[in-house]
Amino acid sequence: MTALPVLHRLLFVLNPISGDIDKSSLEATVEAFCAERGRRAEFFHTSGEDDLNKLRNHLRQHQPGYDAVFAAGGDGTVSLVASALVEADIPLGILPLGSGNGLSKDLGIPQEQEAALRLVWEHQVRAIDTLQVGNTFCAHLADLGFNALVVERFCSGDTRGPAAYVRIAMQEYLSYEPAHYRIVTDRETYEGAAFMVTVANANTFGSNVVINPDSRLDDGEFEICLIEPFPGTAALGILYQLYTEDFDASIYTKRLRCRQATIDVPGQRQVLLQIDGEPLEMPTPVQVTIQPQSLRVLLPPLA
Ligand SMILES: Nc1ncnc2c1ncn2[C@@H]1O[C@H](COP(=O)(O)OP(=O)(O)OP(=O)(O)O)[C@@H](O)[C@H]1O
Repeated sequence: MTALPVLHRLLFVLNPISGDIDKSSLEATVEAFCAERGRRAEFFHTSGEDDLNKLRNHLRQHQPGYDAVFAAGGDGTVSLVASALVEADIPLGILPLGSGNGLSKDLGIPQEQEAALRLVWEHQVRAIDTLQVGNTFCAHLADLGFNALVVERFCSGDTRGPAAYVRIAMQEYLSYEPAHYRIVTDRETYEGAAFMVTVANANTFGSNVVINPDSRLDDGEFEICLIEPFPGTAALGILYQLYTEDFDASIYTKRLRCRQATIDVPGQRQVLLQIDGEPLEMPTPVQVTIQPQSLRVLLPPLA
């Protein structure tokens, strides 16, 4: 960890819809908070359309640049901002204002707004790994298989929150057929059916479910966590655990630790993934690589 010079000029990237949270007074609150401490706050509002290119252009046009950029939203917003900052080499701050806020929880960032804002002037900086999944940046988690389908259904529906995930998972499970995967890493090969395949740079999944307890965000490695097919009698318990609590004890999980991997789904030219909570289709095989310590993040200071 290294100390950071004072952050004077800050950009806040606001997602107006994340977490179904009313943000009508957020801008004024942040502006006043920063002004009281001699910081200058500027704002960029996401639109849901081509935000990555718009943010990249904004960062290019505002030179000399920002001392830090805060993502004010959920995991999708954090991933968007992180993707732009990796190239610009600017530290990332997070105001967790989404439904899941997985990466901010893994990083120990306060979930309460005022405490998270304190990172503007009291912080330390840690460089964390990021992932490249196919042609897409990933800060936290990606997966193929069952959960990618659930995320896709969740994003196209109009109900949010953990209860909606559990409901969609139960509905989709009844007709779900696990796919066959061939996964070649720099250390081993796995071939077989899997219910889902999670590419994890971190520990938790969704809202607090520890899927990958041994990983660290700066160890230069990632894990592929497989849930192998399980009998119908175990389904209710497994799905409930997966979307609500600690999943690690399951006898149906397997982990491959690696630096790079190729994930193939033989017989399929395209595969559905979710990357940091956003569903998308990608050609197979999918290459996954780690970019060691490629993103600087603002964290609470050491006690
Ligand atoms: N102005 C906007 N109008 C509609 N959609 C938007 C807008 N800005 C961003 N989005 C969409 O918001 C989504 C990202 O939301 P985000 O992940 O930050 O919040 P969340 O889904 O509520 O939380 P979490 O991912 O933590 O569960 C993206 O799909 C993005 O396209």
